[in-house]
Amino acid sequence: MDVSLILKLNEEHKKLEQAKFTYGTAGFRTLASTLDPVLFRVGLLASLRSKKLNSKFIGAMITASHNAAPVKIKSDFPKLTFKDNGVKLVEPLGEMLVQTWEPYATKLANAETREDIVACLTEIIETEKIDLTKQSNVAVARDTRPSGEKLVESLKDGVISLHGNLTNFGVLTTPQLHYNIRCLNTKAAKHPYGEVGEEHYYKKLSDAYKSITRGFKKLSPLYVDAANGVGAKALLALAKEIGSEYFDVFIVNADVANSEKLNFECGADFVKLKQKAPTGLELKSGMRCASLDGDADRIVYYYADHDGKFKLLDGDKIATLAAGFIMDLVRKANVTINGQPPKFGLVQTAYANGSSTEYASKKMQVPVVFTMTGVKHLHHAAEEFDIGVYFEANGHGTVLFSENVINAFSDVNGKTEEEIKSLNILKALSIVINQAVGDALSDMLMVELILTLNKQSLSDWDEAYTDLPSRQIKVKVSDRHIFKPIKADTELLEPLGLQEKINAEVKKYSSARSFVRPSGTEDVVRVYCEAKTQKDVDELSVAICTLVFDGYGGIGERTFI
Ligand SMILES: CC(=O)N[C@H]1[C@@H](OP(=O)(O)O)O[C@H](CO)[C@@H](O)[C@@H]1O
Ligand SMILES: [Mg+2]
Repeated sequence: MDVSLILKLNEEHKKLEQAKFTYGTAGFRTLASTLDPVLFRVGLLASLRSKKLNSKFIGAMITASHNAAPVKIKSDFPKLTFKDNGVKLVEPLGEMLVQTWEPYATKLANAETREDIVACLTEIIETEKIDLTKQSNVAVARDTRPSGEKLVESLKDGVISLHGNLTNFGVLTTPQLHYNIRCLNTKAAKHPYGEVGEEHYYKKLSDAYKSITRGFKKLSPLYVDAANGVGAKALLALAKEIGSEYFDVFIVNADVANSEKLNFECGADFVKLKQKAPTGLELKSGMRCASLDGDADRIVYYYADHDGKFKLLDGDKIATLAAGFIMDLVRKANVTINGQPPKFGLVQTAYANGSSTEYASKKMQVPVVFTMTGVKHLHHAAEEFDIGVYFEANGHGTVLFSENVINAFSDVNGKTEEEIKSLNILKALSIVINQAVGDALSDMLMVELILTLNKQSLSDWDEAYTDLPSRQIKVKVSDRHIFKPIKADTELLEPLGLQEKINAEVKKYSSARSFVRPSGTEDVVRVYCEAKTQKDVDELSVAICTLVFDGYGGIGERTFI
């Protein structure tokens, strides 16, 4: 280890004494102005991770996803989200950083002195038995936040300190970086994932989409709210590649140059939480609409019914649509692995609407697994299946296909013409659907493909089941770390006694459910409630928020709904 080089470059990225950082649900996420030393250290860690994995490419994505810029505007929304940039690391096949390395990330980011940094690096090298003579390869991308450009430089110094190589992909969506990383690391594999680069990503998705929708009636235009983020640019390029004979799209909220507009009163998170159309999109009956988040890894659909009422098709609806369609094709094509039907499963979190779980498990007879919040948890659980569908209610998710099942899709031996047709659709789906990570653009094409083949409108799709009324509310408290969730986030172990109080409130309503957990990405506690009627949900939500606010250090306004 070239300690003198590390110490020299560290001088340019000094940490403020009081700053504390945690590698949470989605990596480090905090005020951009405090992130410079964190990025330097993440560069060091990414280099070590690459060396540990025989020089495989490790990705670093600089983004704060759905979080807005920290500007003071009338609404409460941006004031609650002062975490305006962040970074997360990507493993060689596009997964999130392996969990055993998260404590290293936190420890390194918090090291106070230069001696602490060296001691921490030495500890990681020794514990992980890292051969420092190995080359390290790190690739970085960022979303459209202006602070990102400088943070790339901080990361670069970290990588250089361990004599590593840094590839800078510039501005990309988060899933495009994951895609590139998977491509880079599978170049020499039996089944390379694809060619590195934005244009190849668009072409791969577009070719697969067109191969299946060719000859079908084109759907009416899709209005996409791009949250004034990187998704605007990417969707424009994707739509151009697909061509208007196949896909009509109108992109709104595409003002990437004004960073204070990013995710402000628009985007997938806003639409999901507020259950209304974003600013900048005048929703009328008959329109098909969708919203992306700031780094384009989430998507939700919506429309207005005949009475003009806002109707949301969230991640749960996307998951059940995909699961139903794929299961049907697997049956029609008679797909087997060693004589058995492929193992099929749906992965959800506690935020999934109870109706979706019931529909999937009872009506569709799909095994449903629950994990903690955060895609990394869902992704790993989905890998246990041959076909694992995973979605968070907020619209973040994908469908994973095992190597065995992908091989089975290509096995046309003894298959009828009808069966081969279904196999071809499955094959194309496995290409359209990003296997590295949940991807708003790829998920959008999956949905569009299914609706095209099924000849379904958004309201037809919505008919499968009716969501139970629900609310998700952010409560600001002085210290959210006192809330310790257990049982896949459905209960609280601490503060002692709070869970009993929540249970007592929930008991007052029929078919009700509520849970409280600290956010891993924002400085808030999230309260979720669900019940049979909107009135019940509203009452229950106020009761639970009041419990949290009054009993456990509530800050700011005491209005919850
Ligand atoms: C309720 C909710 O939507 N939580 C989101 C949010 O995490 P929190 O830990 O709840 O802040 O951001 C994560 C990263 O994008 C996402 O994986 C997760 O689902
Ligand atoms: Mg995101």
